[in-house]
Amino acid sequence: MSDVNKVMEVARRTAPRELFDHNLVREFVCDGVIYERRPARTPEGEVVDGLYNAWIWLNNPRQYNSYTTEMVKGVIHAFRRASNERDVACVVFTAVGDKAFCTGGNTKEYAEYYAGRPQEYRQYMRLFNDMVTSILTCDKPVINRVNGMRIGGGQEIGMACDFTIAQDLARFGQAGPKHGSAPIGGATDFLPVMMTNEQAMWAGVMCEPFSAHKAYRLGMIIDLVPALKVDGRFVPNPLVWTDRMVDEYGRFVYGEYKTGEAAKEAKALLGRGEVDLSLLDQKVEEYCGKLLLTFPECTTKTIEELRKPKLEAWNRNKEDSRAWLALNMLAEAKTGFRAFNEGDKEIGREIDFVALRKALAQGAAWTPELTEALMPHAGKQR
Ligand SMILES: CC(C)(COP(=O)(O)OP(=O)(O)OC[C@H]1O[C@@H](n2cnc3c(N)ncnc32)[C@H](O)[C@@H]1OP(=O)(O)O)[C@@H](O)C(=O)NCCC(=O)NCCSC(=O)C1=CCCCC1=O
Repeated sequence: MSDVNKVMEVARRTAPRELFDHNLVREFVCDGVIYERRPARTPEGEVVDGLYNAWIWLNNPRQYNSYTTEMVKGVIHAFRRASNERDVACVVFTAVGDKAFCTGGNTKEYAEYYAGRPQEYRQYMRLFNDMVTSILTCDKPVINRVNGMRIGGGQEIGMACDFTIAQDLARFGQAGPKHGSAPIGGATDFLPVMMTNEQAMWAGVMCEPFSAHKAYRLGMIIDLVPALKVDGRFVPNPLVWTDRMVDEYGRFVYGEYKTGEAAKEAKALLGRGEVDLSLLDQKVEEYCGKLLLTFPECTTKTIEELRKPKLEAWNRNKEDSRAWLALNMLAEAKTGFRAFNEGDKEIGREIDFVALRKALAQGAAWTPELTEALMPHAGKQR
């Protein structure tokens, strides 16, 4: 072991009298994003005096931790702060509660403010792009602690992180083409880097949610832990197959959702249990502890290099994506996000895709009447 006192004595003698502040703004206050400095720990769990990990929390659980415009600003500031704080070793990006890490952009804002206002959405997309870039260029390793579902833009900011550790009830997936958007806030750049192109194609287009175990099987997350406690014992997510890799025909079943009787039984078990994220926290601390025991600059350089496939794709496309998404607020996004916002479980939250395709096949124009007629509540008494 080194002589810690001697090391600190060198630090005292060589450190400048006053350290410069490299932040653009001293403090940014936003209720929707919490910045927490948690004492760093060794892999054995011992607290390390004077070193921290920055835990950045999305705090909008009522709306599944979707990010509002203010929250996007908050995330950018938080990542810049974590980069600049000299005593911060790792960043943990997570969210409040056990339902959702993040389900993307706030559909209420999208439907009630941005719909029909491409110039406003263009400005929003500058912030969104900066948020993704702030994660991909963070000077510290970033762990995404997936406390619950990671959907749409939530999946995009999650995939921008360097590592993902999930509680195994979490669902992953895109939302775009079902809700009037294209998943070009990072998903089309990152998915093909993190799984095969064929799987990325299906995930990006179809928006079918997939399980944490499937994400683990595909190699897009580094670890997962059980979160369901039944009769005091942790059990793996009962909704998916975890005890075998393939079915009798050799097709993958590990991580696929159960159907029929098996699904019914699984739901009953789920109903008897309670969600406990203590193993998730333990696992995240363990990974932070391992990362602590490395040379900081060598680790940063390694991460910067390994981020390049994601970052290069992102940089190549992000400005075009911004322009396209802004104009799309005049047509499909305006309609799709309004449908989600104005619909509900009973009448549905998606438009009638067949009716739209039939109308477009006849050369219909995107008039306000077309949008109204496509709403799930159109023609229904409210
Ligand atoms: C599939 C869902 C994520 C979860 O479905 P379910 O479990 O059935 O829960 P819900 O009843 O739908 O939701 C619970 C309440 O949370 C509200 N909620 C959920 N997501 C959002 C959101 N993103 N914004 C605002 N509020 C949200 C929901 O309304 C419910 O509250 P209520 O009061 O109504 O009971 C499902 O919720 C879902 O599909 N959510 C929307 C996902 C989505 O479309 N996200 C936006 C994708 S687009 C995006 O993120 C983009 C990023 C940048 C680039 C451009 C872009 O499009």
